[in-house]
Amino acid sequence: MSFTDELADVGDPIWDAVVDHPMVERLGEGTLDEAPFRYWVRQDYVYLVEYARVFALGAANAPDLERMGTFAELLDATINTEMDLHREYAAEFGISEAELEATDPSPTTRAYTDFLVRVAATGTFGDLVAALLPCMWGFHETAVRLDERGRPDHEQYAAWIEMYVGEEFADLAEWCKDLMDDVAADATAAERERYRDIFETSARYEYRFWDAAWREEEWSV
Ligand SMILES: Cc1ncc(CN)c(N)n1
Repeated sequence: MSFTDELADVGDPIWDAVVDHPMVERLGEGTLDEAPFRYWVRQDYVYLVEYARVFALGAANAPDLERMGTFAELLDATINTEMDLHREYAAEFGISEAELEATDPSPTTRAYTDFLVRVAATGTFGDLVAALLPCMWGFHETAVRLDERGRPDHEQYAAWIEMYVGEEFADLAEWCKDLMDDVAADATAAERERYRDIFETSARYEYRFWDAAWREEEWSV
């Protein structure tokens, strides 16, 4: 049994909860109000900036040139391709680039991205991979599960599923799982336990990120 097979026991119930959350369930059915989705699009833009920072830290901490190069490519792809696509996608919901840039992180976005960046900046390379894995694996799993229920009539929601179920994101999820397995193969039992905890925290934040959008969460004061 690989280490990521063990992590699947932690992740699976969380991905199940994600697809059963009303925000995601309605996205999959095409019945989701656009207001919480617009909120999600804006918060995800903020998230992607910090996510890119994790790739930069991954390149800085990578133990060999090959992995350093892959993290550098992911940084480039996120900043120069995924964020362009995100801006185009946001425009379809009437959200301008200026509005994306002016978005303040919600409490959950702040907490999740601070967690990711803290682990990436102060932890080991294995800690960083464990923190990143739910972002790649969880999104792909969510899209796969929604796709199994059938594509919605809503054009943009169907495009969301199509993007994350597609080959590029499937390959990214596999790459990150292989990387986790490689790192875990040389780790002590205590390190693997720590990777499991970090993975679980990130996966829980993935759920909270959808829930915050559903509630259009704001700071209380
Ligand atoms: C919150 C979140 N998690 C993961 C992904 C996939 N890159 C994303 N765009 N947003």
